Amino acid sequence: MSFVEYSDCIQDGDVAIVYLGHESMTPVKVKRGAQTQTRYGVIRHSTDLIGQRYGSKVTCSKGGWVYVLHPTPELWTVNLPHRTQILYTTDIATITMMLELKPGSVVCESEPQLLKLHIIVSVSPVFILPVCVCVSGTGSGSLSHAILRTIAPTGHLHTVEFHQQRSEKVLEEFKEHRVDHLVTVRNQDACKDGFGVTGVADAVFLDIPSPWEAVKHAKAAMKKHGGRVCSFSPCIEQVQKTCEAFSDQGFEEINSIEVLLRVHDVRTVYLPLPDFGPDPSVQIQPDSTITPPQNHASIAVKTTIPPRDVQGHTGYLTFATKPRT
Ligand SMILES: C[S@@+](CC[C@H](N)C(=O)[O-])C[C@H]1O[C@@H](n2cnc3c(N)ncnc32)[C@H](O)[C@@H]1O
Repeated sequence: MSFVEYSDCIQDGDVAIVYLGHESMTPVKVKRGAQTQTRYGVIRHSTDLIGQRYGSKVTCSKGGWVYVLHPTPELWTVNLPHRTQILYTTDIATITMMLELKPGSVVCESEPQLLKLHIIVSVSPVFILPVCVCVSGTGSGSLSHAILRTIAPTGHLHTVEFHQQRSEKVLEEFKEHRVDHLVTVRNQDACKDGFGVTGVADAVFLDIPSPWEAVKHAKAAMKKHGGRVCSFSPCIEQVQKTCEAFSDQGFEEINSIEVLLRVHDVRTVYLPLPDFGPDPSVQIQPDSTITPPQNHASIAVKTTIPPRDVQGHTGYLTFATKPRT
């Protein structure tokens, strides 16, 4: 098992996701001889997990069952131990695309006004290039796992976290998830000391309280031929300062967007059938017994209703391009 490669069967040392229900999952470190307690009873790792196929239904000691899933960055995001606020998949998907991290050619266009998102995507045949990404701060590693899966097998992630225990814990997790060969974790202040690399990054991502202080270091870390940068901030005042810093440092195509998820409700609605009157092509005999049209006939139609208000502000994503120098 690795977060960047799929394996068929569960092995000793893997991290598996035990799925108990839609709202209930838990990551489990598989260890020969170990047991995991669930509300459906005990799972014995040696007999119930090791050697079973990922996706199998496993019966627990009380007779209830669970599914055992292969880990993915998306499942990790909803199951990881929180040490900080984290980024979720809606923002992560947009960041991955807008930073052009996917192997192959991805062309993105977004409108320059805040809060509007219009993206045109075209994908050319896939080829794999070495990609180098810098991130600060690492936090709980939610975004990092998605980046690692995207840039594997030839890319590299340089991630900076100034909180020592957080940087140690995330490195431990990268090792357990067998992605540590793709990532360098640095315990330093990105605003004072930068990313520890110069002229190597294709993309830089900032998720820190004062990103504007790290913009000059982001520029220094990026390749001479340019690249993409993104900063995540919950408050609009942070966005304004960051945009100014990008502009001062010569970045172009500066755009801020907010990505909101709208879950549509499926409803059955009844639409009235229009009454166009009698059909003029049909000759009605005076003594005919044709039934007159129903005035209030209607048909049932399935439709979706968007929510009136969309809650769930996470933050603004500000993207910019470093031009070739
Ligand atoms: C909100 S969390 C990042 C969450 C991360 N994007 C994720 O998805 O899990 C912000 C992290 O940045 C770190 N941080 C704040 N300022 C920093 C700085 N100047 N240099 C490095 N790390 C910093 C904090 O310690 C914290 O762990």
